[in-house]
Amino acid sequence: MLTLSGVVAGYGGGDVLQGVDLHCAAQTVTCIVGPNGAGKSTVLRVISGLLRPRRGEVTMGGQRTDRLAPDEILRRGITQVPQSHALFPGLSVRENVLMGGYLLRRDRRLLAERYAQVVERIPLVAERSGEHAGNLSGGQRRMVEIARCLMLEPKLVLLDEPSLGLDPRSLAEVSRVISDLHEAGVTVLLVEQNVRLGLGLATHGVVMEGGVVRLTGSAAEVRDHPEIAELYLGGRPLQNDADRRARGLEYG
Ligand SMILES: Nc1ncnc2c1ncn2[C@@H]1O[C@H](COP(=O)(O)OP(=O)(O)OP(=O)(O)O)[C@@H](O)[C@H]1O
Repeated sequence: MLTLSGVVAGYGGGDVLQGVDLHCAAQTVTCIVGPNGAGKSTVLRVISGLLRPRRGEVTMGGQRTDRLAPDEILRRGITQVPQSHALFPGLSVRENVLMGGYLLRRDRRLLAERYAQVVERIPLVAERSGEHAGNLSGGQRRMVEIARCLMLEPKLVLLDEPSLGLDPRSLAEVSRVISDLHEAGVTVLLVEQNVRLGLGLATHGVVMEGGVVRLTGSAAEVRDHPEIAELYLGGRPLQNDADRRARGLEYG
C-alpha cells in the first residue's frame, strides 16, 4: 500500500533520512521504533507531504505522492496525528473534530454523517462536544486529535508518539482506538518511544537508526530480536515465554 524507496530528506542543509526503504502492506499496523533523532518523525512528515524528500520516492497504492501538496495527500486518504498540541484550545471539541472535515465543508450532509461515525468510534467526542478543547486532559486531547483525523475516512493513519504523556487509562483508550482502526481495515503507521506498547499494538515493526531502516519484520520478530531486547527493553535478550512475561511482554 505505502512504499518509501531510497528516501533522502532533511531540514536546511543536512539530510536526516539517508535513504529510507519502507513498506506497509494494506490493513497492517506498523510501528517504527529507534533512538531519539533516528528520523522517525521525519519519515511521517515526508509521507504526509510536510517535508519534500530530496531524493527517492513515496508511493501509495502504486501512485507517487512525494511531489504532491499536503492537502492533495490528505485527499488521497493519508492523515497524520501530530505529536501533540494540535488542537485549537479556544474551540469546542465538536468544532475541533469538524475541522478535520474541512475538505468536505461544502457537503454538509456528508460532514454530519462522518461526524456521527467518528462519535460512534470515540464516544468522548459526544460526551464533551461543547467543551473547550483547552480544558481537556492530555489523554482526552489525544482522543480528540485522533477523532479529528478520522473525519476524512483515511486509508492510512500516521500517529506520532500516541502514548506521549498519557496516564494508563488514556493509554488503554488510545490502544483500543488503534485496534479498532486495524479491525476496520485502516492501515496504521505509528512512531512510538514506548517500544513495548508500540510493538504490542502492531503487526509489523521497523527499527530506525541514524536515518536508515536497520531492521524490519513482524512485531514479534522485532520485539524478540536480541539487539532490540538489549537496547530498548532492558537487559539480556529474551530466552523464552517466562522471560517475556517477566518483562510485561504478554499482550493477552
Ligand atoms: N523542523 C526541524 N528543523 C531542523 N531540524 C529538525 C527539525 N525536526 C527535526 N529535526 C532534526 O532531525 C533529526 C531527526 O528528528 P526526528 O524528529 O525525525 O527524530 P525522531 O527519530 O522522531 O526522534 P525524536 O523521538 O527525538 O523525535 C534530529 O536531529 C532533529 O533535531
